[in-house]
Amino acid sequence: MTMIEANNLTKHYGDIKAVQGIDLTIDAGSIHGFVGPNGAGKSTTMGMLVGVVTPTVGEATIGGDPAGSHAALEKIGYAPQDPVFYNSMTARSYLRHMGKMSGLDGNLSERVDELLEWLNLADAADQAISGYSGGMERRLALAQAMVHDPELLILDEPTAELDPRGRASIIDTLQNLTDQGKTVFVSSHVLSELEQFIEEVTVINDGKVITSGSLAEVSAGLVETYVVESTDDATLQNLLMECPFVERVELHEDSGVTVWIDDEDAFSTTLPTVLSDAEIGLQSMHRESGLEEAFLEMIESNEGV
Ligand SMILES: Nc1ncnc2c1ncn2[C@@H]1O[C@H](COP(=O)(O)OP(=O)(O)OP(=O)(O)O)[C@@H](O)[C@H]1O
Repeated sequence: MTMIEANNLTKHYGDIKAVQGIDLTIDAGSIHGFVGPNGAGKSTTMGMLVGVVTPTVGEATIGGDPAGSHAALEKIGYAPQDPVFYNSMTARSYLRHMGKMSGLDGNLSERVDELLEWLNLADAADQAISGYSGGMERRLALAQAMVHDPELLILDEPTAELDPRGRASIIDTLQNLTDQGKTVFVSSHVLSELEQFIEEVTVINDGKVITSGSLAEVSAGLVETYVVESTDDATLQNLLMECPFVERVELHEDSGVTVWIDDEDAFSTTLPTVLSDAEIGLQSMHRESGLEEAFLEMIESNEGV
């Protein structure tokens, strides 16, 4: 079943072409990353899916219902990039309020307790939100999005501006959501933050989709580099050049080789065999540039397309 379907979604603000004809098909139960640099059009696209931004052209459906309709809204939990809270409220009273607005009453207290516990806010549940750190606010935004137990979570940069600990905590929560069978559409301008738990990714820039597919498909064409030092670098260079996933190998003047690869899994499973078959000893190995750098290069090479 398709959870999000967008056809030619377009939004112009005067002369600014924020989103320029985006198509999306996102299956129910999938975890889909929406990645692009600042100003790429991620928030505007999400706003159109949630129904808070009216498209200039194009349309979207959520679980078959038109974006913005009551039926679509019931399916969505949305955490915007800059959530606005009633700062004098406590997290508990805020979540109860949001739950009531979503039409919950019966076991609302239980639901709120469950969310506070799950998002690690139970100890601060009765403190005013005004005293919350950025990480706590992000977790509260997630709790608010989940209060009515929606099928689909649309999360706009949930890890932005957090320190590594705050980011790890949110990523842990998102990983947890994937186990609950929710559909998650989550944006970030940093691919590496999402790569640990997303299955599919759409990359956008300048309001247009650059590429979309499984994480493996999208990253398959991206080239990473490793530096390997061995007991016989010259022989290793020749052997690696024979491997289909190796684009280039450069022998260093002092010691070691730099290897350009387009399939990290194939490289890490093949290298030990190459070394042992040729009786070459591995002295050291490190990744010199990874997916993130390759991803940025891909975006730059598509700039202005
Ligand atoms: N209400 C608005 N009025 C005018 N221009 C807007 C408005 N909202 C967004 N834009 C412009 O549309 C473009 C896309 O913005 P958007 O916020 O969707 O990008 P983004 O990918 O979410 O960026 P970021 O990662 O910085 O949040 C930008 O050039 C932005 O300045």
